[in-house]
Amino acid sequence: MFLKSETVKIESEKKYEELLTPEALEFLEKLHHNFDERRKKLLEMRKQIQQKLNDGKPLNFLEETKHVREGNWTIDRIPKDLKDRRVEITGPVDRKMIINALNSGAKTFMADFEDATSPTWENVMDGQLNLQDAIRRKIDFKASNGKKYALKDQTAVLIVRPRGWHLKEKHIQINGKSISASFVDFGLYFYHNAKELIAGGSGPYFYLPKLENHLEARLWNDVFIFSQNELGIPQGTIKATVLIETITAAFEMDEILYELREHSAGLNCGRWDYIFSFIKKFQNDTDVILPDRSKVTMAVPFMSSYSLLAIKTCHKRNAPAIGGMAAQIPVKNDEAANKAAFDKVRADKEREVNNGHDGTWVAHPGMVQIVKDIFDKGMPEPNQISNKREDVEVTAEDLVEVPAGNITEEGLRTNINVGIQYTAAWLSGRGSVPINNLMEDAATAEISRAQIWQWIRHPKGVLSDRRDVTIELVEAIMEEELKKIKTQVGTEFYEEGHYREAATLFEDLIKQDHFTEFLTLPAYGQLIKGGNK
Ligand SMILES: CC(=O)SCCNC(=O)CCNC(=O)[C@H](O)C(C)(C)COP(=O)(O)OP(=O)(O)OC[C@H]1O[C@@H](n2cnc3c(N)ncnc32)[C@H](O)[C@@H]1OP(=O)(O)O
Ligand SMILES: O=CC(=O)O
Ligand SMILES: [Mg+2]
Repeated sequence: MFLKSETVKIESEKKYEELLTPEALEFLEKLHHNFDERRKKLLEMRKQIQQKLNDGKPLNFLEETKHVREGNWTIDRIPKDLKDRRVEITGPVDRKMIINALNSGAKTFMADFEDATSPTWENVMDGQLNLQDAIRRKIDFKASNGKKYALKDQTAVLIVRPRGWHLKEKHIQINGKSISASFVDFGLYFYHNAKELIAGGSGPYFYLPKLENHLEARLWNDVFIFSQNELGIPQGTIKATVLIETITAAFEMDEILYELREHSAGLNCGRWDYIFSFIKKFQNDTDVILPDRSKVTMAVPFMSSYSLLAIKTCHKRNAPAIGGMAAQIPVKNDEAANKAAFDKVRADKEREVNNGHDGTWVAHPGMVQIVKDIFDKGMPEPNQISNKREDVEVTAEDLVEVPAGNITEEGLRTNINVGIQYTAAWLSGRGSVPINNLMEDAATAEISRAQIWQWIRHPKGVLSDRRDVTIELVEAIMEEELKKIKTQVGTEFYEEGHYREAATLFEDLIKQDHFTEFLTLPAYGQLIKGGNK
C-alpha cells in the first residue's frame, strides 16, 4: 500500500494509474467526506429496524409518508434510450462477458459489481477499465483458444450496478478507514465516463441494489446531485433504477421513486435478494418459514403480490417496472433439460409481460431471443406504462403472506451443496457461476444460507419425512456433499478451489445464533486475506 495524498491511501499497481488519478481520487474523497456519515447512520438504522422486527413489530406502509403515496406526482421524463427495455442482460464486469453482453441483442446490459462480482481488487479495477474501453468502443479480447471478440455496430445500452451501501472497499483508505464500495464503483464510473456517455447520446445510468428504505434512496439522490454539480453536468442526467429486493423496500416503493424522481428510471423486482430478505427480516418470527427454494417461485402469493404492486406503483408514476431474473441458463448436451429450462423461462416471462412489466432480465445471451419474442408479442409498444393496473389491490398482509410447501431432504442438500460451491467460487474470484444448470450468484447463495439457518432454529424446520433439521443433520449432509463435490471437481481442483474454506465459512454462518447480515461481509475478509487481490 502506498500513500497517494495526505489522507487517501490506495493499494495499487501501475496499470490502474489512469483510473486512480489524483482528480478521480479527490472526487471519491469528496463523496466520502460529504456522505459517509449518513451512509453509516443508515446502516445503523437497518440494525434498529431488524431489532424491531425481531421484537415482533409488524411491517406496514409508513404513516409519515402517506402524503407521498397519495400525492399526484410522476418521475421526470425517461431518456430515449431507456424507453424500451424489453430485454436486459446482466453479467459480471469481465472483459469478454461485457463484449458478449453488449453484442447479445438485448436492449440494455447491466454490468454488475454487486451480486455477480467477487470484489477482488483486480475484478473491481479491471471492471472499471473494461467499462471505460467499452464506452469508448476500444474494447476487444482474445481468448486462449484464439477466439477474438469485438463490439458489433449495434450494442445494448449500458447500465452499471455499483456495490450496495453495506460493502466496503478495503484497498482505498481515507484517514485509515476503508471507503464505501458504492462510492468507488459509482464514483470512478461516473467520474471517468459521464461526459463521454452524454456525448455519445446516452448517459450515466445505474441500477441501485439492496436498498432497504426511502432514506437510502435519498442518500443516492443527494450523491447524484452533488456529483452532477462537481462535473458540471445538468441535474437529472443520471438515471437510476432501484431494485426492490428487500421486503422493507416493498413497503416504500412510492417513496423511493419520489426521492429519486428527477433521477429515476423506475424499479426492478430483484426476486432473489427479495426472498433472502424475507427470510432475514423475519428471522425471529415463528409464523414465517419458507419451503424448499425451488418452490418459492414468482407464482407464490407473496412474490406475485410484490411484483404486481411494483407494476402498479411504477406505472402510476410513469416509471418502468422491470421484471426479475429467471435463473435458468441453456443446458449443454442434454436436449430434454435444455427444453425444460427454456420452458421455465418462457412461462416466467409470459407471466411478467402479461402482468404489465416493461421488460425483464436474462442471465445468458442464449435466452435473449426467446424473451425478446415473448415481449414483442405481449408488448407491441416500447413499454406498457400506459397500462396503469388500477385493478391491482395489494395489502400489507398480501406482501407478507407465508407460502405453503414442504422442506425436503433434497432441498436441504441442494442448499448445502450450492452454498458451498458458490462460496468457493466467490473466494476464488468468480461472482456468478453455473451450478446444476442454474445461474448462481450472491443473492441466490444467500437464500441457501438463510434457509438452512432458519430451518435449524425454526419450530417448523421439519423435513417432509418428519425429521427435524438440526445442526447435526446439516453437518452430516455437508460431509457427504463435500465428498461428492470433491469427486466431481477432482482432488487437485478441490484443494486449490477454496472448498474447505467455503465449507468452514458456510458452517460458521449457519451455526452462529446471530444471523450475519450478508454472507459477503465475512467472505470479503477472507477474499482479501487469501491474497486474492
Ligand atoms: C440475482 C441477480 O442479481 S441476477 C444478476 C446477477 N447475476 C448475473 O448477472 C449472472 C449472469 N450470468 C452469468 O454470469 C453466466 O451466464 C453464468 C456464469 C451463469 C454461466 O456462464 P458460462 O458458464 O460461461 O455459460 P456458457 O458456457 O453457456 O456461456 C456461453 C457463452 O456465453 C457467454 N455468456 C454467458 N452468460 C453471459 C452473460 N450474462 N453476459 C455475457 N456473456 C455471457 C459466455 O461468456 C460464453 O461466451 P463464449 O462462447 O464467447 O466463450
Ligand atoms: O439482483 C437481483 C436479485 O434478484 O437479487
Ligand atoms: Mg440482488
